[in-house]
Amino acid sequence: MKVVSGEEMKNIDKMAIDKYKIPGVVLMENAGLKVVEEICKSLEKYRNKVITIICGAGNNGGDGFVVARHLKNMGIPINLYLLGNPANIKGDAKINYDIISKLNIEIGLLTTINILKKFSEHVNRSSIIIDAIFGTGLSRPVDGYIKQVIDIINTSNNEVISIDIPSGISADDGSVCGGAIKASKTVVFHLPKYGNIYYPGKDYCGNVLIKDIGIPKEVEEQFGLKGNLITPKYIKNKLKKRNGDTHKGTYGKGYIIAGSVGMTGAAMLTCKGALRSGIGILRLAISQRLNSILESSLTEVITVPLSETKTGTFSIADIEKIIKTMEDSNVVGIGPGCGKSREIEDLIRNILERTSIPIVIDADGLNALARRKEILSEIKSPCVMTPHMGEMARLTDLDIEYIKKNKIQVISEFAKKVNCVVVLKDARTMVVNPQGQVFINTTGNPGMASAGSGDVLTGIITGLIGQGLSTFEAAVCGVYIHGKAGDFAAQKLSEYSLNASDIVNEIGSVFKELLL
Ligand SMILES: NC(=O)C1=CN([C@@H]2O[C@H](COP(=O)(O)OP(=O)(O)OC[C@H]3O[C@@H](n4cnc5c(N)ncnc54)[C@H](O)[C@@H]3O)[C@@H](O)[C@H]2O)[C@@H](O)CC1
Ligand SMILES: [K+]
Repeated sequence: MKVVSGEEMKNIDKMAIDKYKIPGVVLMENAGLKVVEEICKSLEKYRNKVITIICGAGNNGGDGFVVARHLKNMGIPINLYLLGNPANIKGDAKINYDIISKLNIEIGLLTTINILKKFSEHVNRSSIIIDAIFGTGLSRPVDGYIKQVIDIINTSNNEVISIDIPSGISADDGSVCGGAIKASKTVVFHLPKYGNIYYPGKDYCGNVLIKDIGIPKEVEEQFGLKGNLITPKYIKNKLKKRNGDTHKGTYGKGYIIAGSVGMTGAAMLTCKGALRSGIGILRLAISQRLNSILESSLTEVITVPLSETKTGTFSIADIEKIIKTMEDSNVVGIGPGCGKSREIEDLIRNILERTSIPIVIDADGLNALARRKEILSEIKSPCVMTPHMGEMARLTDLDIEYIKKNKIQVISEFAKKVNCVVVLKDARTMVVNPQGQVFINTTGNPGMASAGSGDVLTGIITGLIGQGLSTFEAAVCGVYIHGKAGDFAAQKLSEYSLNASDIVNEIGSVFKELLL
């Protein structure tokens, strides 16, 4: 499913109206009716049926007028408020405002401070509040009087249904612009907006319900929209049921370079992530001192013990052994827990110069690239990089705040420049390919923000590439599976108690569900 910015949605609406000749007022009517449907579902549980609707002067407010008219027709008692100047209401919203004005409905003008007391009483005496103040047209931070209105709604403890997006949330990045409505549910039209998906916007939306309002699918297809939500359907399409007539070689040979003294767990978790994702054969290059630990704990892995530096990190001295033992692999995963040293940088440079095997680079692998940026242009392999915000900042020399504000642009430019698939790990992890396609993941939870979680993801993506998925497909499937496994683990243990090993333990349940 596509995800759009406010501007993209406006263009889709405009094309549906101008080129496909669907009158805007029809779309608005459909939008209002979809909200009424949701109100009716909620209203069943209240004895007091009074509903308060607050409309802005734009088209979001227009949707609110449609809702008011239908509720009135249904005999449901309403309070209707306009937060804005009636003289500013135009187009389809004006048509609906004019209809409302002819009906026996009182419209409270929320333009003077005196009315706030009455408004507050109405809000507190209502069952449900309908937020039709601002939608995708929010153009500046809310302040002063409007903020007071939002605060009254938020402190009322009522059920709040937002139309399209909670008023005050940016449709483009989910940020709170001065203040925002905290909704119980949000009825979203046609496609989710980034603000319905990204945090903190998502937390303000409550339950997100995406509703068709009659815009033909082919309209959006004409815009080359870059944003996609990762859906189970996409993942199911990529994961094939296994044929009976196969052997371990069918499912790939992976090669992991991870861990160092003090970071044994990183190697372990990466390997377990790959094994649970179905890789046929897995080798682990590991420093000599750690070999016996890993041999005893990773029963299924073939270890390649290597010489090490004084501090127990990989040494460049054994580069030929690495290249030789790596040769027949069809995927390499490098970086988790490798430590920061000049030798790691040299090791990565050598590997990237001399191999064209698909490679997943994470953690200290990325830190090495950030310190030696000239290596970035030498990557010959199909490659996935899995930075978190801090690593992304180091790789691009941009500050984290700037990246957060311009996520899609920054990652897309970087992915194109280095010709790699980039997985930006965040509360909403995003996968971008050099062609600029963006896939946003919605599985996962805050319990996964703990040490080792990223190592498991590197393992999963490595495991999937080993089994024949492209780097992009493996990254998209990998982030979904990883998040879903985290969600299953959190259901069992709580977000507080979730550890990276618990994610590993739930990978199997995710595959079971996907392959049903
Ligand atoms: N034909 C269409 O375009 C359709 C639009 N729809 C609705 O229309 C919405 C978008 O409508 P609009 O583009 O008119 O925009 P909005 O209704 O979201 O808001 C625009 C109005 O709010 C004012 N405004 C923006 N930020 C403000 C702030 N911080 N403080 C005070 N005033 C502020 C603007 O000056 C303008 O008057 C969608 O979210 C959706 O709910 C739906 O009815 C479906 C059809
Ligand atoms: K709204």
